[in-house]
Amino acid sequence: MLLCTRRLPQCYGRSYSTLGHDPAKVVVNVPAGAQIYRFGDVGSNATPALHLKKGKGWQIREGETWAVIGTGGGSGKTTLFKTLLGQLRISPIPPPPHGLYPFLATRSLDPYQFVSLLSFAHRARGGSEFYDFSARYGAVREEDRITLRQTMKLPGPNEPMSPDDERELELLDKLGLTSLLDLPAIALSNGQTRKARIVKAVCRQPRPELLLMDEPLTGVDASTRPTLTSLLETFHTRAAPRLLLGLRAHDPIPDWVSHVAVVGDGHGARVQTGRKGDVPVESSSSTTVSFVSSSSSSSPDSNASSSPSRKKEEEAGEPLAELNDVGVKYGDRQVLSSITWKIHPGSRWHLRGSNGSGKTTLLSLLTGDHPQSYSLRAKLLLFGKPRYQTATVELTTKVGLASTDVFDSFPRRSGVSVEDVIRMGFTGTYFLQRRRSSSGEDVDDEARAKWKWEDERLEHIVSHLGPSRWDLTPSLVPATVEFLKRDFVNLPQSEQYMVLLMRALVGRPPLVILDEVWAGMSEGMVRATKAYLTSEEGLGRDQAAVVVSHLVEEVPWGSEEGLRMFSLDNGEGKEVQI
Ligand SMILES: Nc1ncnc2c1ncn2[C@@H]1O[C@H](COP(=O)(O)OP(=O)(O)OP(=O)(O)O)[C@@H](O)[C@H]1O
Repeated sequence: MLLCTRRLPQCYGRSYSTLGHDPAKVVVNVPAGAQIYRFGDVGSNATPALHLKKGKGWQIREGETWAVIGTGGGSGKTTLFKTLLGQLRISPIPPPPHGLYPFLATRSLDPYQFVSLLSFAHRARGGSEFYDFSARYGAVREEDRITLRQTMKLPGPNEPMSPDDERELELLDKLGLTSLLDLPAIALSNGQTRKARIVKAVCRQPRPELLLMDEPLTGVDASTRPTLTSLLETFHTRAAPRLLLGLRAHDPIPDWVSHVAVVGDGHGARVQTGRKGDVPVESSSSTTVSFVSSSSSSSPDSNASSSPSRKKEEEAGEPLAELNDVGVKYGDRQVLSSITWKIHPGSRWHLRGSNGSGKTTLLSLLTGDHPQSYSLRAKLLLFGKPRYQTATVELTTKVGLASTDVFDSFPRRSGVSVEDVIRMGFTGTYFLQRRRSSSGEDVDDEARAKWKWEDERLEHIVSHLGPSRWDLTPSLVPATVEFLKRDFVNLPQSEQYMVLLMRALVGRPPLVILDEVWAGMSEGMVRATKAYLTSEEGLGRDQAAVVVSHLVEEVPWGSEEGLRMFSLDNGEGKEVQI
């Protein structure tokens, strides 16, 4: 047990001054020059997963506020968090008797119980099988019926409440979740779920003494961000619980963060620690952190013209999707009302709205996933036809979808390669339809031409959105062939997001829907995606795109490129001027 916090008899009598200060005031103590290894990686040839600078240690002291910033795809940040959870080996070991967590050791508290991680990384819902996320659009399964109140272990409305329950309810109220307490937890939107999980993590009993919180603000709407940020600050200053935040290189660092640990990516990456402002926060390619302006076409690949006639061009084609006075209701809960919207070929839409305003529900009508899309008949036309007249596979082929829901529910099976996952995009399915004959003998010309096109598209998409475009340090860029062979399940989360984006785009579908795909990506990946989507070869004039993001900077286009905005407010939607 490396965390080494219990006082060992042989350590008794050793002075607390081994660290040069009161150990009760040291939260984390990683020894100077520490190297971090995966268990099993031993011997002189083993490469550390991470390392500190020679002669430099990492101490977090009581009263300081730290953020761990991942500058690559984010796998370095995850590795550092895992290290703090005791899942990797630190060499040399944090010195006994106080070990990695002196503040816990002086109170004989077990770090396995009092240090925890709140991460929004993929949590398998259906194991290696596809979990049908459309279950949350109404027909909730019996096993999913558990309410938010039950998940939070809160008493019923007329039952007595403890002070802890009251605190929890107060936090839920501040984050606008009280009215959702008696809904099935699965019905909550992504942002609502995130907020509920944050409240649950800080109110858990026994309360953690140190909570590692990875990217708590991602996916949270702009209007709740200040409330959530100030709540996080209050938790930390009251040590209820102390927080260690995980951020991406391009996330804004809250004012109250005093120190940063900047982690690179890949095996052997360096951890640089110090006061905020003293440690440069740079992506692996050493470029400074900057977004390509949403209204600029400065990406090298960009051919997108700022032609004023662009809007006219769009209106020329028949709408790909058409909603006329559409409403969606669950029981007496009206989630969407009177939505009228036409999406034409070539149009670029930013769909925006606060958490729970109905964005995902609206998109599920466009994809035909929503059960109520069948009964809308002529009020919802997809590619000119009502939903019930269209085969599902026709829609999954014509609508390229990448979203948090797809990410969360995508089956993770070993043996399914990156190439397999991207190729699934040709039909938008979750399994790969193997080609009938690899020799090509009993195959007609049409099928052969289709295969050729698919192979070319695969190559095209990987060369434009693959690792060579992510601003990785050159030594970390795998060869394309090797990347395509990798098991999808073993990729870091940010790379899985990229592969699912490639799956959505590979078939050149007429309608592309990207719902918060940037949330899980590194800065280099966001940049590559923007460069590609703003280029003519990335997204053609015959294709339409709808993107959802809480950050305007993440939207690839500006009004000059014909971007239009559809805004949802409490289920009511309309086009607004940018
Ligand atoms: N089965 C259901 N029963 C009742 N309400 C539901 C159900 N499913 C969804 N809702 C509610 O519908 C609203 C819209 O959810 P939706 O997921 O569309 O929001 P969103 O705009 O995508 O939010 P976010 O930005 O957090 O992803 C939410 O308030 C949600 O709680």
